Amino acid sequence: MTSEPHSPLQTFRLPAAVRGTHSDRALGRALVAAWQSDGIFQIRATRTQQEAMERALAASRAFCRRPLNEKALHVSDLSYSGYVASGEEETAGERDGSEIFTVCPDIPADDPRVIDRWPCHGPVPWPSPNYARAMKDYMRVVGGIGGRLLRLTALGLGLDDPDRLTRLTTDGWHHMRVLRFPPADAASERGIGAHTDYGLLVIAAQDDVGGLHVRPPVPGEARGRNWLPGESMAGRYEHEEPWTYVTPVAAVFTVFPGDIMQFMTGGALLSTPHKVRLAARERHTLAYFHEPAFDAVARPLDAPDSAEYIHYGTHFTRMFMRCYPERVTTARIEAEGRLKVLDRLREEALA
Ligand SMILES: O=C(O)CCC(=O)C(=O)O
Ligand SMILES: [Fe+2]
Repeated sequence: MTSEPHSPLQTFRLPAAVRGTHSDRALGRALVAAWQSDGIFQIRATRTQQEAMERALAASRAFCRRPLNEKALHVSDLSYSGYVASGEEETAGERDGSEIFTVCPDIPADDPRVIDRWPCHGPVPWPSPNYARAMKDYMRVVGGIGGRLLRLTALGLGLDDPDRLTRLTTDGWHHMRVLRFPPADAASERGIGAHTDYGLLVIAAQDDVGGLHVRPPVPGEARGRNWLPGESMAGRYEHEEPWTYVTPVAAVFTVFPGDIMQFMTGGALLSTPHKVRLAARERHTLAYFHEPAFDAVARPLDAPDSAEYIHYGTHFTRMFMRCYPERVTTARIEAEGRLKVLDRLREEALA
């Protein structure tokens, strides 16, 4: 474990495997403490991880340079994977400037779940084989970080079973947003409005431009339960301090908890609100989300028999329908009554 005094954020090195040793437990406690004070920490990237990150960013830059009409072809009405033009996404009803390619699990059209009309399930409309390879490689590499971080988190929270969290992530619904932010102009500096992300962990990489801000835990501040319809965190505290600027640092990942972590820990770890402001130059980032399985049910760690739960696939589907009210994917879920399929999946998962 290293903590670099000169960096504004705490930075850690991950062991190659997490076995539950004394030093794993100490590292886990340090990670939990960093989230509780700062809402975020950095993980030092290995050479291999750094190379995968560079290849993914290069593939994204090449794709983003293609004409809009070509990029816009890479959309699916089965899955939220694919291209999102600048201005298409909404956070709290306001349009974001980000241009995005979303990569959700790549599920072949003949998979039984696709045939049975599970919402959000389908193939990724990849722009090219090279792009697909770069993103899949990167997600595999970052997924390995996610698995180790979840074991360390379980140890850091003092749980006896280091696999208490990873048990939810077998066949995890890990996904990624590959983002480009245009330079700010006179009309707008809005990259993405304040929000929290939905799952267990957000593992992000950014180029050298900067623009990300996170909200650290604030003693006494009410934080919504983003998974409940009346408590959306979208837009919350957008214009109220404190926000911490995440200075770009080469060869690191920044990591913070998502909604499921807040729910499971009863708020001991808060889902970190964050927002992006546009900079003078265009900016490229990779936001990877380490998630429970689509049909997993999360319950509070200290009350596993509680009546309170989150069915992950329901939360994911609701959040994406909220961000993309006009997308073909949303229209098809509604037109085909696919939310009823989700109701059935949830009942089966709870049974
Ligand atoms: O670009 C970033 O640094 C963060 C992007 C983000 O918050 C998201 O994609 O959910
Ligand atoms: Fe985010």
